[in-house]
Amino acid sequence: MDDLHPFSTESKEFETAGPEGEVDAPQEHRLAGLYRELMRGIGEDVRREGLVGTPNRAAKAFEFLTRGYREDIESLVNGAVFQSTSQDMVLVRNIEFYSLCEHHILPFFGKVHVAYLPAGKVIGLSKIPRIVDVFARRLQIQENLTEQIAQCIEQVTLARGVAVIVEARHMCMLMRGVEKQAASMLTSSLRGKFQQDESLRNQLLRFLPASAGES
Ligand SMILES: Nc1nc2c(ncn2[C@@H]2O[C@H](COP(=O)(O)OP(=O)(O)OP(=O)(O)O)[C@@H](O)[C@H]2O)c(=O)[nH]1
Ligand SMILES: [Zn+2]
Repeated sequence: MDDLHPFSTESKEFETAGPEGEVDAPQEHRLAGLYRELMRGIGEDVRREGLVGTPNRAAKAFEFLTRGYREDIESLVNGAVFQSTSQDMVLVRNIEFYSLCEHHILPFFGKVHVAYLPAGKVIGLSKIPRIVDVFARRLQIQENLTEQIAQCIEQVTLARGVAVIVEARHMCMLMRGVEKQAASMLTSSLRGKFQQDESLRNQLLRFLPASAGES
């Protein structure tokens, strides 16, 4: 049998029986053919048993890892911004994230700490990790991820100040390239009061886990 065309949908594994028992055309993910071509490119036999389902599986995984492109902040926040008289710092620490570096399409992952100073409104707690994921689940660099999270929290809460700290390890530095296993990267984005007020920054530092920078 000839090799399957990269965009072919001929894999038996994805055939499904319809209501009257007829066999539907197999439903492959729109990116599956590209993965098949990639595997051929490294000299793999894309028809061998272990790999038959891989292009579709990998395509679905990649779609999941990049789902941030298809998410919308407004519907994700879903109006969960509540009136509050609280003026003091709110800090959500240790939000784990997984992203893909835009240079190598390899994972980088770690923790995000988000602080803000409410100005009459607080955001639903779960919405902060959701916002982190919208920007993490894309091709990214850590600096832009940090900045985008801070900007979004500021826009949604209209807070007097926002601080976002990201500590992460990059697989492109661990498993290839310079191969530095212990190196991690710390990035920050300080907005409003966090930029202006040193005592507030010091307070934030005291609240952050001692491990900051050692994800
Ligand atoms: N600033 C920043 N750099 C990143 C990030 N992720 C990956 N990089 C870097 O992007 C750079 C790409 O450099 P290139 O020289 O074009 O690519 P390369 O030859 O694969 O580089 P090496 O990783 O040094 O082997 C590397 O220095 C990576 O470490 C990130 O989130 N932020
Ligand atoms: Zn990289």
